[in-house]
Amino acid sequence: MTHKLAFIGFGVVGQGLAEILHNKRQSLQEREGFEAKVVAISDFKKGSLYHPDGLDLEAVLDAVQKTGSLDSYPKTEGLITGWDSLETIRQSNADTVVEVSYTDVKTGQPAIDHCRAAFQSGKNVVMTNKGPVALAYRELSALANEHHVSWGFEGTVMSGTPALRMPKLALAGNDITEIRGILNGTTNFMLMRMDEGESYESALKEAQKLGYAEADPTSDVEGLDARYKIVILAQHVMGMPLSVEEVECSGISNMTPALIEEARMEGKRWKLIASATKEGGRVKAKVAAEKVPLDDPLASISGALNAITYETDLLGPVTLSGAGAGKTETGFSLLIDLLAIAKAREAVRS
Ligand SMILES: NC(=O)C1=CN([C@@H]2O[C@H](COP(=O)(O)OP(=O)(O)OC[C@H]3O[C@@H](n4cnc5c(N)ncnc54)[C@H](OP(=O)(O)O)[C@@H]3O)[C@@H](O)[C@H]2O)C=CC1
Ligand SMILES: N[C@@H](CC=O)C(=O)O
Repeated sequence: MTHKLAFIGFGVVGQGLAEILHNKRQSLQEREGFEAKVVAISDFKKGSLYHPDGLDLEAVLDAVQKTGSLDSYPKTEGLITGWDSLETIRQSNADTVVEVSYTDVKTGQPAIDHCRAAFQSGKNVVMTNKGPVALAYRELSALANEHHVSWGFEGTVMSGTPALRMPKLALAGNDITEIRGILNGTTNFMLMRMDEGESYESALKEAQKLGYAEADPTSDVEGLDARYKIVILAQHVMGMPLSVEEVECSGISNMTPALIEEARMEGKRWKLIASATKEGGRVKAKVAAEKVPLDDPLASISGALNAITYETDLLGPVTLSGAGAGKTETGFSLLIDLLAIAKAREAVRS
């Protein structure tokens, strides 16, 4: 059975997934029995395409990577252009919406409305946009259930590293009492570069060039992105209500070479740490830069890598580390969600 996909947003991550689907088409079909067809793409500035029989992914990627726009995509019979995000979600024949537009750290919009429209039209959503999960988790989970569709968001925390699936599936049965980790790739990369002597500004520019940073990197450097992620973990992994406003938050925008040197003299390294701890039936959560001793496993997590430790009652501390950002790494997170949906659908059919 072929899975029909509609992309909302076609930046770094959207193109990352499109490249994986194109480059691994045969092996996904042979090894996983998974076949996907991209029927629609709707992007703010790059334009939009819809063909009910599917788009030619090679031509799509060629157009966008050579010209920065979808306008030069061949105008084949039946092709519709110009649909905005909501028209694409409601009117296309996609089974699943791939929501990879900007994360808005104030309102979560328009992505929350994208999810509502998709679920109400009977479409699954897979997304890396953190806004809807951090701000509307309960409402959207209930709406997806009501419409018997799936909602995947593995890539909202630690890109393709299974920071959500691993505790939900492999640690099921444990009480997770504390979560602590490095959850933002951009700032971890910047702190590494600053430790090597680079300036704050040039380290940020490099992280942006590598596709790690948010469209507005204030979210990364002020800790807002990590704050969204710890809220997602508290709600989805710990099963505890936690709002963004309840998380005390600061970032690395005041980091200076003098502070970096001070940590070095103490045998420590700065890391932006996010944590959530269960205390008396509630969760206390925080995001802040900390000086971590060099013998702490988190001190050796470098570049855009992330790491997370789950304190469990049955197994003790369990630590997972891996990519926290990046085009292919985050594109892969969407693939895991799509494969899970495909497998669940197969299970229902058989
Ligand atoms: N990059 C990474 O490593 C990771 C990113 N994420 C999340 O994934 C999402 C995508 O990230 P990334 O690809 O890097 O971001 P980009 O900024 O590269 O891409 C986002 C794309 O979405 C488009 N867009 C924004 N709003 C709309 C809208 N309302 N309708 C249609 N298109 C829209 C933008 O259009 P245009 O620019 O043309 O205006 C842009 O092309 C973000 O929410 C981010 O937080 C999560 C994990 C890791
Ligand atoms: N900007 C984010 C991207 C992934 O969520 C980060 O740097 O971690």
